[in-house]
Amino acid sequence: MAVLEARALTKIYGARNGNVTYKALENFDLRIEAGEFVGVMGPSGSGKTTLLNLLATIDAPTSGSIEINGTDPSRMKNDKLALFRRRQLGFIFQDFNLLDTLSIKENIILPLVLENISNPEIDRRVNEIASLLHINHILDKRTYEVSGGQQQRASAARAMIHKPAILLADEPTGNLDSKSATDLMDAVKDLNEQQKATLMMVTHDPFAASYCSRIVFIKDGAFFSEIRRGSNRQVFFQQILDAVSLLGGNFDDLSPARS
Ligand SMILES: Nc1ncnc2c1ncn2[C@@H]1O[C@H](COP(=O)(O)OP(=O)(O)OP(=O)(O)O)[C@@H](O)[C@H]1O
Repeated sequence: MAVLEARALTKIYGARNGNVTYKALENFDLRIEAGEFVGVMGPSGSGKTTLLNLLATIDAPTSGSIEINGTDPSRMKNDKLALFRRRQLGFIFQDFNLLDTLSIKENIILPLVLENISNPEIDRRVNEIASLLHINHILDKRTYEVSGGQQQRASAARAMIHKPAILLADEPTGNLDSKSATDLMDAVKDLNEQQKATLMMVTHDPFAASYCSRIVFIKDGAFFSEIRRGSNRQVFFQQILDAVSLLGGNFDDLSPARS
């Protein structure tokens, strides 16, 4: 079953109010099945953020359509769209985006508090996800008392606790050292395999990408190629490096030493 289906997505910036227009995405198709972990890679300026913003319903396509769990969010009015985004989507950002006035637990449960879920059920879910992500011992701490890696695992917990249709991650390892990046990707892999989370991750990092089940490469706003992972992550890592060098362009943060 497709959780996300984007058809012929095109995004032209500046089309409405300026003479100068820029086609950041052209006729881009993407289908993500339930339980998949899809990576999106491409050189700087290739349209990855544009694609993510469209799928996240933060921006609207110039043409083309998106369906998430069978619903087209572009047809929704603002209030319904905000609710749709809150319930159906989970987000992990490069810079964690946790609120530093709240504890780690309070951050994680935010999506549930907004939904009026009972306290025992909230506790059950937070304990379940915190043990999966190995952050039980820091639940009462503030964000500034824990490491960047722990903060990012907390933001993964917050992104998943309401069981969204799809979790969208934007460069989640971008601000992490290699040990924390490994811990995060192991945790995300557990979310994918044990909680059957469906994920899409934009990344420049071939190491992080090697955890995906499939990688879609994008160039100049268009689909370029796709590779699928076999059973061996190390082999997939090498295939990713080969695909990246074939793609050309400017890739930040290539880190072949980590595999
Ligand atoms: N709001 C905007 N108005 C005009 N052009 C834009 C806008 N946002 C992005 N662009 C252009 O669209 C193209 C794609 O940008 P996008 O940010 O999607 O690329 P990216 O692949 O995410 O790049 P990076 O890896 O550097 O973040 C770029 O040429 C960019 O300059």
